[in-house]
Amino acid sequence: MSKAAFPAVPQRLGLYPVVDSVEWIERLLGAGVRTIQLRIKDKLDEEVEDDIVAAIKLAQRYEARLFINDYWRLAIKYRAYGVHLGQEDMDVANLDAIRDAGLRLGLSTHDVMEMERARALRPSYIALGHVFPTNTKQMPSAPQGLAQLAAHIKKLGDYPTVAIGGISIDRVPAVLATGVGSVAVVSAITHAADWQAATGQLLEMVGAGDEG
Ligand SMILES: Cc1ncc(COP(=O)(O)OP(=O)(O)O)c(N)n1
Ligand SMILES: Cc1ncsc1CCOP(=O)(O)O
Ligand SMILES: [Mg+2]
Repeated sequence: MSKAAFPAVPQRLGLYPVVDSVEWIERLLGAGVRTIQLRIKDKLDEEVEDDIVAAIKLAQRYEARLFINDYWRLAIKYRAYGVHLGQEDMDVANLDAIRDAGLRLGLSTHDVMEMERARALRPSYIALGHVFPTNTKQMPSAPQGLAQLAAHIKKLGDYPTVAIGGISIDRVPAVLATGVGSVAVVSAITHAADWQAATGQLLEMVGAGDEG
């Protein structure tokens, strides 16, 4: 018998900021964001534990969907809404433990092969990237571009999807036109001259995600 799928998320997760501190989580939840990721890189579990606990508490207070990037054990321990994992993480993380704990799972993909590999695991959402060149993360592959993003979305039907990578405010309308359910951004918010204005504009364009 096949394993149960990971718990469902709303088909449209809406604006999805990816940030590296509890301060950003607090600011953005206060600004109306309802899907968010804590992405702290290359630290030991004990170095990030307090931040993860604080972020989860904030998300609970705001009834928001908080995904923890990478630190899946801590996400399980403190009952985060979900975990986001990359292709390499998939091979080493205990996906059964994540599913058995009832956490949602998002997976990164960069091409058709990775998308099909991810889909076979029946995660809660599939992230597709990087769509455009990005300065935030060094990427080993080329940007997928809008045409490929649109083709992936079409293939995935009504599966919850997230687009990420180089998405500036001016590119959002074209990204949304592909039918993607969520737009993940880092620098469009954290490097904006006025993050509140940028967040407000992005929420207006993308929405905060469906309820449920
Ligand atoms: C929504 C979303 N999509 C993709 C990524 C990238 O995750 P990953 O491949 O694990 O790389 P790192 O973020 O860990 O460097 C993401 N974080 N969020
Ligand atoms: C974490 C990550 N994974 C793929 S692209 C990316 C960074 C996206 O950042 P930005 O929105 O600043 O391009
Ligand atoms: Mg990761």
